[in-house]
Amino acid sequence: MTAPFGQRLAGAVTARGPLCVGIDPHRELLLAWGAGDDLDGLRRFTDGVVEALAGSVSVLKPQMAFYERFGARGVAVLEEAVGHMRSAGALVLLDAKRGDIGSTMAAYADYLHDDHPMQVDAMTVSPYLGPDSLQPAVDTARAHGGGLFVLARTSNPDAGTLQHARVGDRSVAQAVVDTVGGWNAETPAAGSFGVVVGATLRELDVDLAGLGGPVLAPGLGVQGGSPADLRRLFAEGTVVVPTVSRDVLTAGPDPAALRAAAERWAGALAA
Ligand SMILES: O=c1ccn([C@@H]2O[C@H](COP(=O)(O)O)[C@@H](O)[C@H]2O)c(=O)[nH]1
Repeated sequence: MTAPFGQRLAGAVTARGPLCVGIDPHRELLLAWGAGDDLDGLRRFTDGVVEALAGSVSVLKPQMAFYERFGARGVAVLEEAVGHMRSAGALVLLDAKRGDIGSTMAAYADYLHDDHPMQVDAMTVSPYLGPDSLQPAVDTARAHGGGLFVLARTSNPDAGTLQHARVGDRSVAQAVVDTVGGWNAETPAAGSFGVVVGATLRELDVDLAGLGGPVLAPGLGVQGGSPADLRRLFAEGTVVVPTVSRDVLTAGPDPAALRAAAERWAGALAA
């Protein structure tokens, strides 16, 4: 039986540090790597990142959109790479931001199932259809030791347009955080259910005290967020998983340069 994601994440962070590196094969990056904006380039890029980083960072976060660009064969490239990431000891967080009515959500959540050909450790999900719509994913995560990161306060500049809207006496974002906190109620020390909160926020406008799970913090580097922003935004004791994609990936394709870029971020985050 696989240990719950929250425990596995805590172990990985202790052993390897909190940094998550995103695998985002943007067209521009494929070309900059001399890899070509095609299936072969996608494979070379992905394998290059995995070879350089899967043995040292705690979490790798492939961005599904860049694989789906190439159709089923692009997804097959990712499927093969996910196996390599996991056997090298990295946790895999699939960034696909899925969300649908519960019966369909159950099928998306199969990414966390032991029998899935591309089983991952955790995935990002969208709460826009309401908390009940995500319940099947919570159930699958619990049954298979998986984790979920729910979009709460995203890093894009206009995110507040919807996330600041009021539902009763709370913002939508706070309602999301509170819902996720409820899922962690039985395992508050290392919950398997987290939220996404951008490192780009001017101020932390959600209360994370009752979350009991990890915070995935994108928006570092190219989007403007910095390690200092993380320290400013998140109280001591919050389990923050900072994630960086382009700012590390531009260092490739040289594996040593990729590792050095990840180590620079890890060092800056630890400072
Ligand atoms: O609020 C969010 C949620 C997800 N993302 C994703 O993270 C990476 C960020 O890439 P960078 O190159 O480090 O900017 C990307 O895959 C986004 O889709 C986010 O940025 N903000």
